[in-house]
Amino acid sequence: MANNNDMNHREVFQLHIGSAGIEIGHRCWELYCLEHSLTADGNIVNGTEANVPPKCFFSEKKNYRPRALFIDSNCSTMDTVKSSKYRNLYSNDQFHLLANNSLESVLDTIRKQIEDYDNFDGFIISHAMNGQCSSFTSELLQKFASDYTKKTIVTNSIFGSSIDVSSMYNLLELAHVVIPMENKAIFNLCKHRLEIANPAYANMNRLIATCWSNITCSMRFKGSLLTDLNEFQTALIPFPTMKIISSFLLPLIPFSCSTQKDFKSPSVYDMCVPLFSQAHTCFVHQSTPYKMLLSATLHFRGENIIPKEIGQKLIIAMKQWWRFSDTTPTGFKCGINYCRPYIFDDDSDIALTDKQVCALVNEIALNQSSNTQDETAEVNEANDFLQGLKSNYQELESEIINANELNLATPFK
Ligand SMILES: Nc1nc2c(ncn2[C@@H]2O[C@H](COP(=O)(O)OP(=O)(O)OP(=O)(O)O)[C@@H](O)[C@H]2O)c(=O)[nH]1
Repeated sequence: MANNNDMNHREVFQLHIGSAGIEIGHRCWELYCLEHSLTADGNIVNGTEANVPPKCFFSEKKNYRPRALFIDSNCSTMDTVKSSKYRNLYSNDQFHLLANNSLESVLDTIRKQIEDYDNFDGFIISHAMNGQCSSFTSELLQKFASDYTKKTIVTNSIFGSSIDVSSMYNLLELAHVVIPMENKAIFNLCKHRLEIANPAYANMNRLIATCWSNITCSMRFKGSLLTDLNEFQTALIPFPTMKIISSFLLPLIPFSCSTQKDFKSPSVYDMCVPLFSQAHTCFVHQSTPYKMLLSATLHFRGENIIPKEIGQKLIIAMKQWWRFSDTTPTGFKCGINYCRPYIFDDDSDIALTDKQVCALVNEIALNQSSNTQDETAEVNEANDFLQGLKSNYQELESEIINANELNLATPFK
């Protein structure tokens, strides 16, 4: 099991682009404030002075400020954030309205924001794949590739109903780790697991933010595994092109259950079982019940997690459902963070439990289908790249099947 006693002091800059990126980003910061005992205007809640918010995500001036920039082509979503309870958490220069020649001015703003960073680690970018800002995001990524060659770029990419081949190509070429979340999958998790009758973006964004709170937990609290952005690559990416990571969050228990008198948080094993037996991914891109994996991390979080609970029984269940390739150098990692889970103060959809697990998984099934009619040279090149990537994943799939002598017609017990 990985172990890292040092807190991460490497600054991460977060970009929230377009309506989806901004809404999700804002929700994430709301949760981070709760977790780090910060008031809505970025001051430390009285009596919690010992909990200094982590340097990697917050800068300290008069108050603590998120290291973040919100970018959009119109002001409506940014105005919602600016008029919310959290309006004083951000300063005006953290909002950027795109206009003509905006790319250079955005790059300038980013440069100014990060110029005094001691140990800049890289970017986390939350954005939708099919919004009006997607071509801007592509151009920005291209600039990052030349201006920030040594920095890690991790994306939280929201997928709608269709995928633009060129943006996908660009994303895969330029980002180091892509964590896609499909709106349809998130909607289904809200509806069927959290029992929300008509999930709205607000519900979906809270779930996405909770997932990101877990993904980044060990960057912000002393913990093991995924303690800085670079570790996402080393723990999860076996080959440079294979960087699409599925995310899972458990337990997904409706909030109403936690108000019942006999409510008890599930054990580590019970919490993990749905990972193997049900569709819990935030990114649905395969129909097979088998998981063929290149790498996986199980990221546990909670004050009372006993390492030996993550023991043999769990590993056996996991091996039964998830197959790993012997020849890929990544495999399976497991880490514990002893920070308890948090839920949103208002309108939580999810029950507060004493532990959570977030799985990040690099799977072999890749289904980048696109319905584009456009046949420009650029799109053809992008299509060729995606086809190449698909066959790389397929080759590894057959390798894993052969290595495990799997018969796909045999159902698991
Ligand atoms: N999960 C989630 N998805 C959203 C949200 N808002 C929009 N989307 C999805 O994001 C995609 C559009 O991206 P946006 O970020 O809204 O696009 P934009 O670049 O701001 O462009 P416009 O909103 O058209 O100005 C669509 O697939 C929407 O379904 C949100 O708050 N949460």
